[in-house]
Amino acid sequence: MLEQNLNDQSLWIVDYADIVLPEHPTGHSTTTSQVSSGSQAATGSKSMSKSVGGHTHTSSGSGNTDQNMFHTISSGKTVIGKYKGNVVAMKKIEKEKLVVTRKHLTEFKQMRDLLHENVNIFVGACIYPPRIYLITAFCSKGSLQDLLENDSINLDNAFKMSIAVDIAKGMAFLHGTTIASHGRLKSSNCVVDSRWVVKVTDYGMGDFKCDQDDSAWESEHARYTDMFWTAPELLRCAAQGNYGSQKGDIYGYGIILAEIALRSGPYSAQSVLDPKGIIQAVKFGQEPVYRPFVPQDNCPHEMHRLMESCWTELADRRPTFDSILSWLKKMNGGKLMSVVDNMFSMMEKYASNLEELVQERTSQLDEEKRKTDELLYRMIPVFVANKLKCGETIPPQTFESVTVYFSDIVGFTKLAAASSPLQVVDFLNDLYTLFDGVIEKYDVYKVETIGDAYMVASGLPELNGNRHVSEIATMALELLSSLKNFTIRHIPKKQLQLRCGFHTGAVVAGVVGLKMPRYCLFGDTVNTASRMESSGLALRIHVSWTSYVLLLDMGTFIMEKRGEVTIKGKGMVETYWLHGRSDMTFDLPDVTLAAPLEEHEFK
Ligand SMILES: Nc1nc2c(ncn2[C@@H]2O[C@H](COP(=O)(O)OP(=O)(O)OP(=O)(O)O)[C@@H](O)[C@H]2O)c(=O)[nH]1
Ligand SMILES: [Mg+2]
Repeated sequence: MLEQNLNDQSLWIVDYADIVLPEHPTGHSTTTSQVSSGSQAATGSKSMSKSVGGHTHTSSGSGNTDQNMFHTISSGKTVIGKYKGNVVAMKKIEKEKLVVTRKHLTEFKQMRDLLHENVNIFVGACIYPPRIYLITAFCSKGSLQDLLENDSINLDNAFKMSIAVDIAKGMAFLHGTTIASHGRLKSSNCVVDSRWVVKVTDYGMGDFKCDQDDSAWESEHARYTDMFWTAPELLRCAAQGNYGSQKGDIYGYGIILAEIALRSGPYSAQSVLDPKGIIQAVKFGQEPVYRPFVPQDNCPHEMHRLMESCWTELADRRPTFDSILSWLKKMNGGKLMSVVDNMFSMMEKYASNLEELVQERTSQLDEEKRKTDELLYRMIPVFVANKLKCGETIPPQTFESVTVYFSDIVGFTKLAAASSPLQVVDFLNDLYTLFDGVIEKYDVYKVETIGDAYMVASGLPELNGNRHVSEIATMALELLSSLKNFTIRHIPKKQLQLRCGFHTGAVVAGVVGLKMPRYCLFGDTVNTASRMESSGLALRIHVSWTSYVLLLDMGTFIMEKRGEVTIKGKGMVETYWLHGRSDMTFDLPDVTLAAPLEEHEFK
């Protein structure tokens, strides 16, 4: 069975002719059989333009489309192609001839069997010289090295922690497989997919990769720079070759942690030595050992300790990836968050913050709306206000029977002349505040105040049968009674001389004006009601005959005939004084305190 599996090359062999390379810079889309597009890889020169150790590097790995992908990998021995509809990274193996051995077959099988979120998928291999390629899934955001050097990407501590977690998870998995160690763990061999998941790549296939043409290195500088992640014991022992060791991987991981903290090559801050000098210093291994310098400010103290423990000189003292994961978990408040988890939690936080914000803003808006509505409803009736808000017009409406009340202050003109404007405003404000408090208890609608005149109606805008007259009558009694507790601030000893009158009849109500619309009442009833007030006496309630008849029916109101009074435009009419109610619980002001007739102005 195993034998059959090993020999089933269809599982991993890739025909180079089946790979489509993205648009060539000259504009031709080509298959590999005719291209020079793989030529960079074919020549196999390892570019020195990478920034390992603080030097520039030209590959950029974000936001790739098929069109520009070819240009995104301009370093190393990797090119991009499309295989069976998927974008793949094709790593050139520098060999002139290749004999596929049983060991290679075993390696291919190992590679195909691996499945972990943080381990890049192995797709297969092209094995016919000179086109020998190892093919892996393409991760669109480039290598970790690309990511760290891209200044336009903001990496906060949580993000950095997630990168460290992703790599450690992938490596812990690899160490538990038959592949056992990576051998070339470095930031260019950690790639970032479109969902920001970091995956280790270029692992395994140690035998297949070995004995490559070493002349491919563009320069000595590049060759030594590539060794920054190699543990000192491996530098000293060339025989470890492409397999590396688990403790060697931990060393490489420590160097990656330094890169993450620095966001640049591991030795970028140590410019005294060139890459060759750095490798020699690391290889030397004497105390104090030569390692990347990471300023304390660049990362949390615990992370510092972790990287130092990873690159400890004595390999046996280095932690395992499992213990690194527990370490990271502790540092992260008991959670192992991957970049994706982190982003989700950030998005969730953001979303719930947004929800809270929206809720807060909505309730602020509701509150403001409530306040403006309240203000509006004080100025015009609710139903009128609502119609006006909807842009509807309000046709005038006839009310067959309503009671209209007027009051004013006898001697107001004199009083106002003897007071400062501010005192008058204070006085009227106090008075109307008192009145507004009283009328709230009744089914009445305050129409308006004009100077010292106060106008109230009942039976509109909502009909209330015949109740309007008793509502107004009782309200008038209570308004009069409220004067007993009222003092004019600047003349406290003076009795306020309120004169009230009301009349019942038909009115037309309508909204007038566009700029400051007002709900107004029109008709003879309004005039008569006003005359009832202006022909009345201070501290008394003057009632028309129509209102009197209705009140009489109710039986509780105490009234007295005043006699015949001349009302302008009406001639002689019979009117009444309202003195109280049989069930009245409040006292009225003493009428002997009323202003003498000569102080009255009659209209
Ligand atoms: N976007 C993207 N870029 C990749 C991928 N794999 C490799 N690369 C890029 O190709 C560059 C060169 O990769 P390689 O040819 O493997 O060279 P290397 O990683 O420096 O060295 P070795 O793997 O040790 O040979 C990397 O630095 C990345 O920028 C991938 O899956 N996606
Ligand atoms: Mg690589």
